[in-house]
Amino acid sequence: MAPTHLGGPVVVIGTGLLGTSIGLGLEHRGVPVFLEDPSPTHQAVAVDIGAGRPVAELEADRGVEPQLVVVAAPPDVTADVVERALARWPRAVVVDIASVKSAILAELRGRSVDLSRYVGTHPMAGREKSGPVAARGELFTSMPWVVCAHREASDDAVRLAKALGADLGATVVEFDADEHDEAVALVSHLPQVMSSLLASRLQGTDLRLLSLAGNGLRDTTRIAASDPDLWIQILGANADKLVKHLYGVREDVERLIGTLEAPTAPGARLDLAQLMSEGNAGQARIPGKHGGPPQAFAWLTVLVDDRPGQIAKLLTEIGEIGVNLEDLRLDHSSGRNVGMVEISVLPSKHDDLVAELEERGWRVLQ
Ligand SMILES: NC(=O)C1=CN([C@@H]2O[C@H](COP(=O)(O)OP(=O)(O)OC[C@H]3O[C@@H](n4cnc5c(N)ncnc54)[C@H](O)[C@@H]3O)[C@@H](O)[C@H]2O)C=CC1
Ligand SMILES: O=C(O)C(=O)Cc1ccc(O)cc1
Repeated sequence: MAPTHLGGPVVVIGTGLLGTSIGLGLEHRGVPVFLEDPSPTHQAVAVDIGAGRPVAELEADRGVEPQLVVVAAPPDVTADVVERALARWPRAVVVDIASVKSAILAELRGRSVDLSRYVGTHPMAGREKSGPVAARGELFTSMPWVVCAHREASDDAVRLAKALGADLGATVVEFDADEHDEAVALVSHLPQVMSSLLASRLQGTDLRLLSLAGNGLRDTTRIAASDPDLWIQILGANADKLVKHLYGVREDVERLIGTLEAPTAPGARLDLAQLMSEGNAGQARIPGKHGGPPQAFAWLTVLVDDRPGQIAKLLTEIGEIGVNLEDLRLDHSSGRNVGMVEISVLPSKHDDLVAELEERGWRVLQ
């Protein structure tokens, strides 16, 4: 079947981080977007940064219905907002993007709504920030976008739901709602609670101890900065699936405590080696950035003078060299006026990039 592209108009209800990012991405592709949010400030900011026009402008055009309505509201109110959108635009397809899927589908099944025009979806991309100011039109590029086709959904509705993800540059994957919730309990909700539990240990600690923090702590606690209002809704709606993983974590933590309470006992070192190698084995199973097989990227570090424009210059030159960046981290060497830009690239590009950068006068550490 030929891929569908959206022609619009598309209405986005909820102009926070995700809704505004969707609006920006679609407008960038030339799809007309109309926005609505109960917060006049969020709506105005989304309009101001170019994510679309107020929905009142669409409604002023009598008889014009959106092709697609995207509900990007918090999970708790998503079913209500979907129900209202289906009634308000009786020919439009309505999708939501909430992080949990079974509870919302079950809520909608309990109401008399036209489920043939509804499809649940979930972009597996976001940030630890919320609100329209944090929005990015390219947020979804190459990230998975789950489409949960259910038995009542029409082919047309499923086609438009997939077109939304594809038009935003995401990789569309199909899961049923229950399978989706099973998956996100492991790959999204467990990481969130582990990160929050870890970061909560840092409260009230001596700042002198924290001054030694390196990337290990930053990597493992980044998402602990996520919005509590959103996450209490997500965790509450998928509690039964998440708690099964936490039983496993509890068992492993109890085992580890037992080992560390007697670290010289026979077998203790073997237990620790096993813990580490089990972690290595799990980590190696995480797919590459584009959903492909696990891929080890090669890292290099470039030292840049702490002056405005240096990082932009470096990135421009890497673009000129023709190497695609897979990941980028910035760090400062404390006490010295030097920044460290850590770059990951495909291993096959590493040596050439190092040579080219050195030739252009950059100081590269490998
Ligand atoms: N934050 C993330 O990284 C991701 C979030 N999601 C899902 O996207 C949805 C939106 O999340 P964010 O954009 O992060 O949150 P956000 O807090 O940035 O934005 C939510 C927006 O919904 C509005 N809103 C509140 N009540 C509403 C209602 N009754 N009707 C319409 N709009 C309402 C708020 O005013 C706000 O502008 C959630 O369902 C979340 O589960 C999905 C993938 C990633
Ligand atoms: O910031 C990150 O790395 C995330 O993974 C964000 C995120 C948050 C909630 C979702 O439902 C999906 C993705």
